[in-house]
Amino acid sequence: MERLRVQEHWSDVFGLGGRAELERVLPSALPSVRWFADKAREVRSATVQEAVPFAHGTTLSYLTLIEVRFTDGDAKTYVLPWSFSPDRLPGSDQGKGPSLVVPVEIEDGPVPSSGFLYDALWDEGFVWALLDLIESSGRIAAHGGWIAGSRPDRMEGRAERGGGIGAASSGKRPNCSVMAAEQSNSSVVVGGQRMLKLYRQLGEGINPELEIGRVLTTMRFPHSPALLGSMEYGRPDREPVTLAIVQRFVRNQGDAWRFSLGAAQEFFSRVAARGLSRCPAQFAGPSPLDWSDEDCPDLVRELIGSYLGSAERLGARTAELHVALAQASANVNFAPEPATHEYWTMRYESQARLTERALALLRAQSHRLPAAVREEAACVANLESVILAQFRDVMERDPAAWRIRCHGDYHLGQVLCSDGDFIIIDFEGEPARSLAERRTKHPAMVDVAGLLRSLHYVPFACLDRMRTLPGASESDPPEDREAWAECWSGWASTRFLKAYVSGVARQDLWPAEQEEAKLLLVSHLLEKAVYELAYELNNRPGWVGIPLKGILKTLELTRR
Ligand SMILES: Nc1ncnc2c1ncn2[C@@H]1O[C@H](COP(=O)(O)OP(=O)(O)O)[C@@H](O)[C@H]1O
Ligand SMILES: O=P(O)(O)O[C@H]1O[C@H](CO)[C@@H](O[C@H]2O[C@H](CO)[C@@H](O)[C@H](O)[C@H]2O)[C@H](O)[C@H]1O
Repeated sequence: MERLRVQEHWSDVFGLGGRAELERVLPSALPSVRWFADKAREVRSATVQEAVPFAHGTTLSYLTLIEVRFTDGDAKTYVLPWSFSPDRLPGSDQGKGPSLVVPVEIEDGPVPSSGFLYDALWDEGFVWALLDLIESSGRIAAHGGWIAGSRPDRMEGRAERGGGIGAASSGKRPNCSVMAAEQSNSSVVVGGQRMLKLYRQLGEGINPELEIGRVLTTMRFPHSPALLGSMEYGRPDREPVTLAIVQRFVRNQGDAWRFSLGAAQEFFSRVAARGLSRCPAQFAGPSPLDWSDEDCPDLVRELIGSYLGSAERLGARTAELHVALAQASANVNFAPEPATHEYWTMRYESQARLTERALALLRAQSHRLPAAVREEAACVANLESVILAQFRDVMERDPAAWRIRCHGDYHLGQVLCSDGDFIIIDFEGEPARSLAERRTKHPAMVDVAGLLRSLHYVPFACLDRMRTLPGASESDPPEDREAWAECWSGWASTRFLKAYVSGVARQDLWPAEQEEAKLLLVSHLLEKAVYELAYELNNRPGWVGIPLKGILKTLELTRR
């Protein structure tokens, strides 16, 4: 890691005269951190747009907004908070610690010395400074605007139990711990009660997670974490930009993705323990549109076990979420709107762009794919016109549907298992899309398709894990494993969908006509699977087979 050289004091790099030094080292430092979402692009420059001091104790931290430019495409703004330590980094004694650390050499200070600038989320003093700003609805002046905290629960919604966000008045402050599972953003758990989430990439305007969190908290929706506060960057005559939120920490036993993988593994173990190798045709999962599970063979019920009930509960919770979002109709950004021909045309254009990009990527990478998926890859690569025809069909038929605010990035990893129930988190939408796109209203089927695709991923990801786990012999997957995988996912999907459709029945969120439901579901499932194809090609080529199968299986539904 390159060293920063400063003349007198480490904070010189945040002054207008000293920023060039920080801007020099950032292009090589950024690609190594988890939340930096542009690792595949070449960074041309990183410019400090804002460096806002946060005083705490006898020291300062700085919240910087960095505009990153690339050799191609649009620039992005990232959020980087900094603290300084002359010696030890927080967390280093437990083998943890900040992933962004820049060594600093202080050349002409009273005594030449050195130290480190590091990600200030690891500095409890800084975290409390943020929480105090939010708690007090305070404001700090910045170069081009201001940073302001606010607490929605003061104005509306549920009153908080057990003190404020920062509990500043109570004297003793609980511990802060940075979440190990850093993803697109970074979160700190405060005293096991609250969670501060700092967004790493800034867009123009409010983050949907804050917008949806406010609405669900006001209506006391019980299956998502309560929003406790937020911090925004304001500029004259511009929409405030969300920097961070505070939400209630949900005590949980892991996410529904892990839980479902465990259930699928048990299913495969039961199949193996009974010596079942071939999966009889009548065990194959039904079409996701035949949501009567009366035909589910008893043996399949036994093999899948209690997960069928879990899928049903998840369907019911998803329906409750959509009903709540549709009911927030007094808010113009949430009021349901009918899908017009213009809407379907806009959707088609976006689906066509997505498909062209994903299939071009597939063709370009086909020689590098695992041998086992090459045949399916070649088949899908030739299906562009068939896929586009499916999307075009929806545009031309112009089906009636209500558009509402949705989760937008709904999959099993966005659901926490909490004491036998499910809590839905991360309402940010797909991070790769613009904030305006993520705030667009869609038919609720967008989220349903996301979850159904996730239920299809589970048994295949499980098989992949069982193949690669050391000592896998005990739970060796059965011969006919792909058919068993489809059996698990088909019946779990049926249970999920049945509960979902009955949960939204009175809200008009699901098409009454079976043919229309089928047309829309196929198109939504297909779009999600095409998105996943591009995602896997870019991130996990070993899993490309799962969305490839998803695309082929979905197209097959159109022939039934
Ligand atoms: N309110 C919460 N309570 C408990 N854990 C949470 C909460 N929100 C998120 N998490 C945990 O943090 C992880 C990352 O959160 P998420 O909101 O998905 O972040 P990102 O936007 O970075 O993807 C989740 O997978 C979950 O384990
Ligand atoms: O990081 P995000 O939660 O925003 O979502 C991205 O990564 C997900 C993987 O972590 C990816 O989801 C895909 O894989 C999941 C299993 O790992 C599976 O449950 C989902 O159904 C599947 O889409 C998601 O697509 C991507 O946007």
